[in-house]
Amino acid sequence: MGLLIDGVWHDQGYDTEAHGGAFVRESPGFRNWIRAGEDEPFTPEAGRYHLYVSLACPWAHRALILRRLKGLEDIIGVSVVDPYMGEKGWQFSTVRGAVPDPLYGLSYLHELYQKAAPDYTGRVTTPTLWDRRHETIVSNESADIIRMFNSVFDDMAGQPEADYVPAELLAEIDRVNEATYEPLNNGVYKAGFATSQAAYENAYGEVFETLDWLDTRLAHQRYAAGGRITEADWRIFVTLVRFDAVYYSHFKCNERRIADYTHLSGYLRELYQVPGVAETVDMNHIKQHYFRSHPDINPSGVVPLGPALDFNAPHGRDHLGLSNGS
Ligand SMILES: N[C@@H](CCC(=O)N[C@@H](CS)C(=O)NCC(=O)O)C(=O)O
Repeated sequence: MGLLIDGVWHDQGYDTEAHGGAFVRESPGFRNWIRAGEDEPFTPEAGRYHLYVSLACPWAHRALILRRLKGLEDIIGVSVVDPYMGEKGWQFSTVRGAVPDPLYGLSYLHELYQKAAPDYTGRVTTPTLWDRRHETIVSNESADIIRMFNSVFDDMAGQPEADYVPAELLAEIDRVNEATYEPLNNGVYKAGFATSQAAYENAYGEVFETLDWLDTRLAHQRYAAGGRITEADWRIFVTLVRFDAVYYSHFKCNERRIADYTHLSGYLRELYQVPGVAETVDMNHIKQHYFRSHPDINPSGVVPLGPALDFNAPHGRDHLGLSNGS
């Protein structure tokens, strides 16, 4: 694990000591937007953009799901890094499920950042969306990437009618995103990477408050923002699907498993069973990454075999019904 400082790689972990033992996520370095228009630097074009992901990474997983559900596979290429993140950060390899870099044959993802900005300072993260035309990074912020994927390629997408940010639900989606990003999506990391008891307990409390809130909400409402699947669900899904296998043990979020929640567990299964989604979930990459890449947390690097999970079991949520347009 490390980062680039003035374009030079430094093997350096997260500086939790600067924040009283708490993990603080850094802002992404690239936040451009793809838009149609003559003067726009990044316009929607088939084959122009390439997505670098880790199948282990929940943030990258969001982008893979939106790419799949919008039918963008032929329009946006994908490379998949090795699940192990070592001293030089994310690396390319030919292990099962990995897809090497087709553009430059790179060994490490940080080399791509050096190409985009030779003096870049910051972390090297997935997902990273690359522009082949200008040979630079469009964005390394998954929240922006999935908003773009939802609509900017609609003229050429295989599923342009699928809309995960419908205008009438936008405010509610943003509200749910806000209520889940920091305490849940990021909260599990804050619990796992905490180096003080207080920081851990604080993050742990927020994780389970948020899961309890969601479980109550999902007792009467089919999806997070209403009666149809939206972006808010996919952002929650990527955390839930990793929870029992990784966050419960590795990140010490062990008050309850998702399997112990009546409504959340069915909700997780229903989302998993949406056509195309199961193919984006690679439990082997997920476990290999977390249990081997954080020697501070799991020094032996031994990867647990369990738990046995069956996301294909009946979800039991049909009685809640759907709203139009889902
Ligand atoms: N804000 C970013 C966060 C991405 C992120 O932190 N990805 C992790 C993998 S799950 C990563 O690449 N970490 C490498 C590092 O921090 O050095 C996003 O949502 O796109």
